[in-house]
Amino acid sequence: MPVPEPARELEPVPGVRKPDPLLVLDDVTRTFGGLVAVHVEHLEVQRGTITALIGPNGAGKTTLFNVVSGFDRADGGEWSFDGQPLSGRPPHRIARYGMVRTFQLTRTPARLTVLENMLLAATAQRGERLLPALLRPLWRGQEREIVVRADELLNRFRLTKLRDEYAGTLSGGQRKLLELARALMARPVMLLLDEPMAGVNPALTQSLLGHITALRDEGLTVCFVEHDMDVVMGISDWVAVMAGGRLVAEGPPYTIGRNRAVVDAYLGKRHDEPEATGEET
Ligand SMILES: Nc1ncnc2c1ncn2[C@@H]1O[C@H](COP(=O)(O)OP(=O)(O)OP(=O)(O)O)[C@@H](O)[C@H]1O
Repeated sequence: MPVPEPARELEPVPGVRKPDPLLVLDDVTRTFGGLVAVHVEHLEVQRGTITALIGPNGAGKTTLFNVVSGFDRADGGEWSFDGQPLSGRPPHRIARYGMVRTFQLTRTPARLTVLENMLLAATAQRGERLLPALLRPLWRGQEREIVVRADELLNRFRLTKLRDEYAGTLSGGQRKLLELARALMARPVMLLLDEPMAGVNPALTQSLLGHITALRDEGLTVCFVEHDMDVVMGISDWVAVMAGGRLVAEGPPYTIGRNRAVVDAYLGKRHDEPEATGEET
């Protein structure tokens, strides 16, 4: 896959300024008791790219997603989306600005059908309560548009035949597809995907990868957390690396594996060696 031009020209150092950043983080901090789970001094996500967020277990990746998407509070710092300050806003407001996230463990209620899950996503992203929205007649006005949108997405993700099945009967991979389809109900500008391929069989992983790159090609910005380096190398335009809550490296995928800070983050830094600088060796 071609690396977008800007990625080739950027210096691969943590916090590097991007030519057209969509999401910008400054000093974003989250602590739990005495533990600094996240302290990202500066991070920009370039519009229209797929950015992988990688790092060892406990690096703070999910916590960062939680904070930025409004599902958890920050202890400090600011972040903006397309120039709009988002700090302190609730998830449905953030979704309305165009940034939608998915979760490591899918949040598809098992006792709702696939279609109902889609409708629920639309209402949740608008900040509405579920029951009144679902019980209202669906054949009028806005609701009808939502059903049309849901059916288009189910078709795109090859889930149409499961439309009226309970979500609880879906395989893990099908639930991941449904989660992605649900995230798209709000016509987002940016997706934050937390381990979208985890626990998915190889065939469905390929399908998910195809969907994610297609979304990027249509103009969406995607940031995803992933542990599988083949996946990261295969679809990312840019890779950001966290360790101990901090951003320790970023760069195009082909430079990341050779980056000293990344190797230290994954293998554990030897104390007899000088501090990693984030520069390539
Ligand atoms: N609600 C919480 N209460 C206390 N500590 C937490 C909480 N959530 C996360 N942490 C801690 O914050 C740190 C970062 O966790 P986080 O889940 O963000 O890491 P991660 O990089 O997503 O890890 P993984 O790759 O294993 O999902 C860890 O030390 C974790 O134990």
